Amino acid sequence: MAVNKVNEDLLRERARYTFNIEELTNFIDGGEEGTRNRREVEDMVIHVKELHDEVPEDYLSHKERYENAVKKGCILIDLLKEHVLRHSSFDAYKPSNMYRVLSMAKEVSPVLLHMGMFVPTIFGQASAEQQEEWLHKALMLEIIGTYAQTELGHGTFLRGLETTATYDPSTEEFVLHSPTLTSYKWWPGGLGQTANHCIVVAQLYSREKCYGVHAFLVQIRDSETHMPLPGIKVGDIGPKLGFQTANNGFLGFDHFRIPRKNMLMRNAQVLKDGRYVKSKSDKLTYGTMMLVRVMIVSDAAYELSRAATIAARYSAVRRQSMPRPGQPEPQILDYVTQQHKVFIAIATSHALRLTGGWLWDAYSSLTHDLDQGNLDQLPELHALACCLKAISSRDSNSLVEQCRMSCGGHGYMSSSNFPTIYGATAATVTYEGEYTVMLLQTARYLMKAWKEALGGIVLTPTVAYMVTYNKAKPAWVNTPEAIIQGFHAVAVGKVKEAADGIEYHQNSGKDYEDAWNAASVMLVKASECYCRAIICETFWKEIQKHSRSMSRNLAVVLQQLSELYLSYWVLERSGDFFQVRTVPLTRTKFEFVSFASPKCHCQMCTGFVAHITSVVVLAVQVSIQNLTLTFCTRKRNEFDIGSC
Ligand SMILES: CCCCC/C=C\C/C=C\C/C=C\CCCCC(=O)SCCNC(=O)CCNC(=O)[C@H](O)C(C)(C)COP(=O)(O)OP(=O)(O)OC[C@H]1O[C@@H](n2cnc3c(N)ncnc32)[C@H](O)[C@@H]1OP(=O)(O)O
Ligand SMILES: Cc1cc2nc3c(=O)[nH]c(=O)nc-3n(C[C@H](O)[C@H](O)[C@H](O)COP(=O)(O)OP(=O)(O)OC[C@H]3O[C@@H](n4cnc5c(N)ncnc54)[C@H](O)[C@@H]3O)c2cc1C
Repeated sequence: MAVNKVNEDLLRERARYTFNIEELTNFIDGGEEGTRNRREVEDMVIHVKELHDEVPEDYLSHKERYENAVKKGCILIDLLKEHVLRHSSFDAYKPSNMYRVLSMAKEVSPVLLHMGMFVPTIFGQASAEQQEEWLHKALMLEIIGTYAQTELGHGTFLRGLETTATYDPSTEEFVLHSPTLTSYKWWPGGLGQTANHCIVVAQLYSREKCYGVHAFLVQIRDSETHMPLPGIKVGDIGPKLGFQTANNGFLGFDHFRIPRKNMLMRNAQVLKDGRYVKSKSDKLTYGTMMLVRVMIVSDAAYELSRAATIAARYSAVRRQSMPRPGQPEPQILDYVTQQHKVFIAIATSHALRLTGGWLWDAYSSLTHDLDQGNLDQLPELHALACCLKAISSRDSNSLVEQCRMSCGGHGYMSSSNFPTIYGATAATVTYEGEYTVMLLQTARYLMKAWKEALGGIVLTPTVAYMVTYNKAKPAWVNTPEAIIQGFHAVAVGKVKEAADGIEYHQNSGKDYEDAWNAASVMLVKASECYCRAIICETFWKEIQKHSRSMSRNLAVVLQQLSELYLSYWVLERSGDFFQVRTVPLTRTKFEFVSFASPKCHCQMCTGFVAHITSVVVLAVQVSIQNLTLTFCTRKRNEFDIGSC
């Protein structure tokens, strides 16, 4: 049988790298132990023949595809359980660990929601006694759960959920009911045929009073027969854009009774006589969503890294066209346009991975604070989790599509794996908080921060520059730090523009809600810019931090990737950079001018495309006096740049 020979072009490209591959691998895995763990699991997986499809899953029926995914899910979960039990350091919920193992089966696992939301909700919202009863069963998959929050009529607006949980003190039970068609739970992964339990988010009623949405652990199928219990209507919601084996389902209750003790009572409680004990914050019910949003940042990076790897390899082996008659067809990797498509995907996968790790650390510190009853960091972390989840999933999904397109027709084949990766990342832009809604949540936080900044109040870390920016005029020199300061200036400008927009509409007679809505496009933009500034700054600082302990050759390459990322986004947002101007005064007042404004004296380099291999450090030089923004470029090596 012909031995698979590695493509010569690929071998030649691999022979050209200037840094230690194992060192980079360890860096990506979070250290040598991370690489060892990953390889151990991958070695286990790669040798399990049941995980390899004889027939492309696209040619299977929906039933066969689902059964195939269940079989693989069981195998992978056993590996995960064994590995978690054997390696305490392999923390299943650290970014990408759990998701990475489950995604080795290519098709989305019907137990993803069990691992991704059902178990974490028990961790985060069940009392100690309840964890005693359910956690081990869930971790060992003796019960299989999902997270049933979204309804046909409401996904974003949680306070509008219609499913009710009414306390009956005479029997010490909650009666779950779906009063309308729109109250049917719709979307929960695994609900179609897989889960026998679920976390149900419902409006809690006790003594005729509604206390808002709370979480309940509900058995919906018989543990022996797996048939729906009486009073339960459940099934599959049908075909989707992707995620075909996630087994998303619907669920309706007809006056279905559960014991009082099945209300998750870590935060709020209902006593036997029906008295309600309030939690420190009713937003703690939303805790699982924050965890998954934090995980999505790293998992979006992971999916993008897969797509970027496929595109980079294909670009090395694909030869096409003949720019010079009689010469061999060049590798498409040599086309600048190809590099412009692929290299930003590589840089972004690193940017999002490092930002995801930074966010995970912030989340871990918050959960420790919450255990101590300290909720101070909750608002900022919610704002961070919202915008980073939105931007990371959107960037990942659009760059996955860009990688697919960079592979021409072969990128359109299922065997390229792009369709599966695209389907998974497209879902993340919507689930766990829809893109726009998440950015508007962050905008709520930014509007408050702006008001405090104007009052000179010291702000939380990620918005502190809004005050310091007003005090110390930045000495902007020709460095990546200057670009990061530029992103801060753009973010402050957009926040101010949105705040002024709300004020303008209020002054013209609108109430706050209508003024907010009228300014909401600017509010979304302000959140995007705030988030971009965080990713740029975190990527750059993480690379600087890690560079000190890595070999120089690797540090140089990672530094170039971070500079590429910064310069790419300055070019993508050059209009915003030109709009920022500062006027010299005791308190620098950011005046955001429109392009049309005669006051703006921009000398703009237009239409210039950076040659991606040569990392162009593009710096913003602002001369405060005459408000001239001059973009100057400094080539890092001999490659030409387009033309200005
Ligand atoms: C690339 C592949 C990766 C895949 C794998 C990734 C991860 C692996 C794991 C598993 C998961 C796998 C698959 C996941 C499947 C998806 C599952 C789901 O989709 S579950 C359902 C998700 N649903 C949502 O996210 C709903 C979104 N809506 C909301 O969160 C809320 O309705 C709201 C938009 C935030 C508005 O809520 P509300 O109306 O109550 O609040 P406001 O009035 O706007 O604000 C009040 C106040 O509360 C603060 N706040 C709101 N939410 C939170 C929170 N979560 N935490 C903390 N604080 C919160 C808000 O800031 C306001 O504060 P203030 O301004 O001070 O008043
Ligand atoms: C693949 C997949 C898996 C899922 N898995 C689960 C699961 O396991 N469990 C679960 O509970 N849910 C799950 N969901 C549901 C998901 O959480 C919701 O789809 C998501 O929260 C969006 O809610 P929605 O569908 O009601 O959209 P809507 O909120 O109706 O959004 C529709 C449009 O309205 C806009 N909009 C809504 N509110 C506002 C506002 N206040 N201001 C401005 N614009 C607004 C949105 O921006 C969007 O453009 C899943 C969804 C998908 C796609």
